[in-house]
Amino acid sequence: MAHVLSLRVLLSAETNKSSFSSKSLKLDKRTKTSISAPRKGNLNPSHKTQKVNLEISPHRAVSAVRLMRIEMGGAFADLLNEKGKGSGANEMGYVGRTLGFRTRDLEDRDLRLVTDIVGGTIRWKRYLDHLISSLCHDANTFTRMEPLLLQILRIGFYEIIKLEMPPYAVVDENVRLAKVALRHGAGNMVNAILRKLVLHMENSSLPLPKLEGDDRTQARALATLHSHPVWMVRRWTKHLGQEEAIRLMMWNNSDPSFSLRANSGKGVSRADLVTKLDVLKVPHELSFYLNDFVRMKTGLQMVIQAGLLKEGLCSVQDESAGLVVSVVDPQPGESIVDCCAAPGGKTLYMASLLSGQGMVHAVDINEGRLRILKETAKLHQVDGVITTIHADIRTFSDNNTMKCDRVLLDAPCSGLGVLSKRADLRWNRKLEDMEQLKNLQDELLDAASLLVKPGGVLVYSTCSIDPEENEERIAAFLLRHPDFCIDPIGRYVPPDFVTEHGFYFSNPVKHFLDGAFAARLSRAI
Ligand SMILES: C[S@@+](CC[C@H](N)C(=O)[O-])C[C@H]1O[C@@H](n2cnc3c(N)ncnc32)[C@H](O)[C@@H]1O
Repeated sequence: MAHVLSLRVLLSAETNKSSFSSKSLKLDKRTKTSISAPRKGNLNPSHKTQKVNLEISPHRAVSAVRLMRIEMGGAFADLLNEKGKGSGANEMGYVGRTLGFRTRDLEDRDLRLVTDIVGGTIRWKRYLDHLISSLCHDANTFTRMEPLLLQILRIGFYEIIKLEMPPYAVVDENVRLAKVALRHGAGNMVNAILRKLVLHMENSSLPLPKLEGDDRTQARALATLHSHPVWMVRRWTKHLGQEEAIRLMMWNNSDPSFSLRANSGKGVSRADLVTKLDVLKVPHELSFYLNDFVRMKTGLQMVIQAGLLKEGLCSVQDESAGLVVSVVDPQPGESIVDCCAAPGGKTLYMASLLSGQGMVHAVDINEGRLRILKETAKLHQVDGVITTIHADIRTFSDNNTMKCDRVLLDAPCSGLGVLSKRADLRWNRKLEDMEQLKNLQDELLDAASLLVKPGGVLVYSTCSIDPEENEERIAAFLLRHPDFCIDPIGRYVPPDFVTEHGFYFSNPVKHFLDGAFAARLSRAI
């Protein structure tokens, strides 16, 4: 189970630096329904028998229930599935409990569709809801729509507009799902609204906002057209300009690609990994930037099912995160503190570069995630050079005289650089979070700096593209700590990633990687 967990957390945490707060999925009124105990009156009583309904397409039933779970319960918007626990097989149980019937089991193709539909429907939620509400009979119909009905409509709209599935088949299938899972009238409503959509599609007359008017109006239009929160659009338009902001949103809405890191700590070379991928017929290409990394657009399910992660042969790690480790540049024999280490993506990579000599002290406030790090370190055979410390780095550094060669602070952040992988993050993140995060980042930087020995190096990194969490934090830190100065990172990463101030920045739009930032600071001797 450890590998499943670690994989989930690796993806979500490596990509989601949101762990500064508990998952605060704010529910609107429409979502306050239990999904495991469906409401009486909502469902046809005959469904309580949990029969297998062969007429309902499994991927739609599972997608609808998974979307309900994510929106109501804050479940992960998993980009991955694995057969077994927490996966498709298990999800049929949720379908049974929520809808009152099961469908036939999911095949691999269904599972891929579920991943696609769930991820896409979440990403495109604002856009889809705009269209659904525009095509409803009146405004109240949309605002009062029951949660499951709304999910079924979102799925239908997504399938027709974005997946370009044959429209009338989509209408029929979703109508059937609404009738069986809810009631006859719900099916009629799905039928009417989806048919209106098909007509608009045929006449190229989708009721979408035009990009015109003042800045605010344009931001709202862009937010709908590219399905992002308005505050993000306004922020990016201000920082990047409208054209670049649009490109960024298009990237966030595209299918994410993944990278694998061959686990050299266990003696697995990239060539070994490539051989395995060739056998599995998983299309891949070598990373341009990192020797141990391989990039892939599809086929992650096959890698998982073949057990490559479970056996510790490789890890899922974005190259943008790998390049942060290049900025740290760990050398055999050194002592390193990883201040916010769990679930361990960077710790494990740094440990694998120590060739068995030196130590990475992995500190994290979250005990569960730290446990995952420890288990993965064993699996990857780098546990000999990792010690885990369960602590708040702020109290740890206050009460400890430890001084190390290198200190990495991979800070909790907004995760605005990884929205392509974390489909739901854009809807969970609020503008107010930014202020809170900046204060936390300043405190953590102050704490981390206490652990750097004279002449040592402090690396601050985030998976955010927001200057307030990146350059501005460093500028403020340097004012508070004149004994530190910027060590330009040109020697450690390809020139393309070096900013004018000597920082590392991976720009999704330019590099086709997750967004990430790192500053390397040296402490005076
Ligand atoms: C961005 S994630 C780290 C990802 C990790 N570096 C990796 O590469 O897998 C941020 C981590 O900071 C931890 N964290 C947040 N506040 C902390 C604190 N005050 N002290 C130590 N760890 C903290 C969270 O528990 C979370 O695991």
